[in-house]
Amino acid sequence: MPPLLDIQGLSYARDHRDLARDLSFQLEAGDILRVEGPNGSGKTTLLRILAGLYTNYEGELRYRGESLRGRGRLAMRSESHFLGHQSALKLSLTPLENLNWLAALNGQSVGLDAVENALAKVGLKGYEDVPCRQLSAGQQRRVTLARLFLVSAGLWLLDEPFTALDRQAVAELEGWIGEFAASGGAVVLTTHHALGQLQGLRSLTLGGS
Ligand SMILES: Nc1ncnc2c1ncn2[C@@H]1O[C@H](COP(=O)(O)OP(=O)(O)OP(=O)(O)O)[C@@H](O)[C@H]1O
Repeated sequence: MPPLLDIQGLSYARDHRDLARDLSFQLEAGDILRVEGPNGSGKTTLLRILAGLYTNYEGELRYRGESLRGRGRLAMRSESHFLGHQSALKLSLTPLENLNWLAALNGQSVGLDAVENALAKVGLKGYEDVPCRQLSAGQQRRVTLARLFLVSAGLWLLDEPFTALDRQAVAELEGWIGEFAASGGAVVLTTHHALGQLQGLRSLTLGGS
């Protein structure tokens, strides 16, 4: 069986600045890869490459053995969640409407119960119908995180997922990441936050530090 993600000889630059040269790594079910590095070292860019959102790179990237420049990209996008640095929420919509809208964007149809359960899981019971612009930054982040529980996926690509979360939510999210990996999911995340002991955790450092 080919690895879930197989990255060979990945190089990419921005504004004529090399960010990564000849990077190779593999990701299997159960793995958690933490991408580290200073500001501007290319962590978000790497996640966007893996998510198929940025294609200006060199190297051979495969998802389940299929090139990310071809069929692998489609398979990967339908079997993964990418949570970007910046929230994809529409602030005029409620959490419920946002989650329905985001699921529909990905061609997924979800029931009301599933949306309510996902919001309850991230601590937003009672806030389902409040316009997102009236929610705090951490609550908005939680709405975004609820997507992880709305539609199941095999791979989570999380860019700075701990931003704006309070201590309890940080601990919960660490727990969810650990549980997801233990149940056979794979995670790539960027964070400046020190992670606790998680089974399957390893690090990739960008920026030569
Ligand atoms: N849309 C863009 N157009 C041009 N250059 C960009 C763009 N986005 C990022 N860059 C540049 O690419 C480099 C890497 O940015 P990236 O966001 O990947 O870094 P990062 O490691 O995630 O940083 P941070 O820790 O600050 O989030 C930076 O020098 C940045 O200026």
